[in-house]
Amino acid sequence: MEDPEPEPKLVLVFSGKRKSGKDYVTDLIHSRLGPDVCCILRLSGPLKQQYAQEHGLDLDQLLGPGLYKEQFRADMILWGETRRRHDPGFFCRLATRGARQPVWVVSDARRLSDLRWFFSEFPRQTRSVRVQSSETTRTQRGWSFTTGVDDAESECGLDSGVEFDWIITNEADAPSLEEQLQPILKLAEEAASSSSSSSL
Ligand SMILES: Nc1ncnc2c1ncn2[C@@H]1O[C@H](COP(=O)(O)OP(=O)(O)OP(=O)(O)O)[C@@H](O)[C@H]1O
Ligand SMILES: C[C@@](O)(CCOP(=O)(O)O)CC(=O)O
Repeated sequence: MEDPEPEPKLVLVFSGKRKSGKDYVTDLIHSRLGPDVCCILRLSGPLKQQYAQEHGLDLDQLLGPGLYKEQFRADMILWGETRRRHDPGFFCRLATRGARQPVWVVSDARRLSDLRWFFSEFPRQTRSVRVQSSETTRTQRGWSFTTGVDDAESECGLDSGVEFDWIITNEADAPSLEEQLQPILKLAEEAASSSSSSSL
């Protein structure tokens, strides 16, 4: 029989609006902690994989930061919501399958059901982090308001009702990301080096 999968010691669940810099910030954490300690899990990963396959699309471009994915975003949201309606944890389970590092960084929570799934599966280990940027900065990074996307649950589902453990302001005139991420990196290093998986 296969060994049961080890539980993570820390699960950092990130959310933020389009072009707030979720990938940028989580990539920075990953590069600081290294691939043995930390993995990045994208809830949109299995969604995009399946969607690309069914629609004959370029998965690498769907996963990247460019404009390509934006032409499919509204339809991908609806497509994913059909699956979530039957099983809200569907993409969370797929995205976490096989993850073995002690620190999991989930880069793209969007809905209360995503957060609830992690808090219910890993109540002691889960922490929530919001990445925020002004609309001006997001626009400079390529964002423009799209009806049906920016006013829908995918973008607004965590606007209220959550007390985030940390809020990271990803702006040129904010304290550096290095500085803002210090407490998170410290907790991650402690969690990774602790011998017990049962407490942080
Ligand atoms: N602090 C930063 N310094 C320089 N470039 C940044 C910074 N934050 C984000 N960017 C750039 O802005 C763009 C959007 O960032 P990113 O892809 O991380 O956002 P996101 O929140 O993951 O967006 P989306 O959900 O729309 O894909 C990327 O090209 C990224 O490299
Ligand atoms: C379809 C969707 O997963 C796209 C996410 O794309 P991205 O994380 O912004 O690259 C958004 C959603 O699930 O609501």
